[in-house]
Amino acid sequence: MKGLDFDFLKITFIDVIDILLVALLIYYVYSLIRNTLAVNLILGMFIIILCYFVVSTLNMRLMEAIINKFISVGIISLVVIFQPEIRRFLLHIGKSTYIQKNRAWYNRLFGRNTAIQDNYLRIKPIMDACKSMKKTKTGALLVFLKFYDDQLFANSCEVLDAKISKRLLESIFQKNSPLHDGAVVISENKIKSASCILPLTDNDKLPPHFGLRHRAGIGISENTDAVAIIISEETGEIAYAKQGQVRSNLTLEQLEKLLNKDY
Ligand SMILES: Nc1ncnc2c1ncn2[C@@H]1O[C@H](COP(=O)(O)OP(=O)(O)OP(=O)(O)O)[C@@H](O)[C@H]1O
Repeated sequence: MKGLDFDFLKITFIDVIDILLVALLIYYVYSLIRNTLAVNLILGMFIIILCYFVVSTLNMRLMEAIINKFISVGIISLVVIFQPEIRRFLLHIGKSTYIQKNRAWYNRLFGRNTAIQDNYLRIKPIMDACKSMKKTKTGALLVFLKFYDDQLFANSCEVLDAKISKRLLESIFQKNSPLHDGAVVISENKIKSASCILPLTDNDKLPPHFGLRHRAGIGISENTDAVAIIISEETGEIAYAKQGQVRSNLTLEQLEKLLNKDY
């Protein structure tokens, strides 16, 4: 009996390194775009490419020509559409020395338990502040961004770059605080800025009791990867906006779960 011939499959040491590097790159890109709108864009692209293969296999020449044209223009539009992601990707490579310094990468790869513990500690002051502001019916709007873009908030915010703490969050949203109007932006484990003016949603299907605070929280989640916590001044209810969708009247446990997932 003839043995299996693996002659065609010659894998060298360099091939193994090559495959590992590609796997690392895919993982890195995935972790950058996970839970972001870019995932939907990539899914859309994938569907178009799938359609292209179907129509070209079935020899549907007109459809094939249309999709072909669309794809060739699409390559240029991809650079425009993914400009923030490409920018982030390059920024992250540049920040690698910082990443090495705080050893977060090590925890990510080898210390799942430590990472869960870290996340709990990260979220705790935010949860404590929300609990207290819910109780005292202090109106608040907190926006969470994976990657902070200075340009996005340059003109409409008070830059803080401060450590997240329950008392700081509470004092910002105190009625008498000069910073209480507008949103607080939290990113990269810091309170980046306060008193931010956000774009309002023009969704006309929202409940009538949603005023400007809710509309601003939903608005920022529509066009960016941000998620927002909105605490109502009237009722103390907590709402959570993500990708233009809002969940209202959340319990603290539900909020903690959502934050754990998205922040
Ligand atoms: N574009 C905006 N960006 C950020 N915050 C905003 C914006 N517009 C209004 N706000 C905030 O919303 C507050 C007014 O909230 P409003 O009473 O209209 O909201 P609401 O959604 O009804 O919430 P609440 O239940 O607290 O009344 C303002 O004091 C300001 O802090």
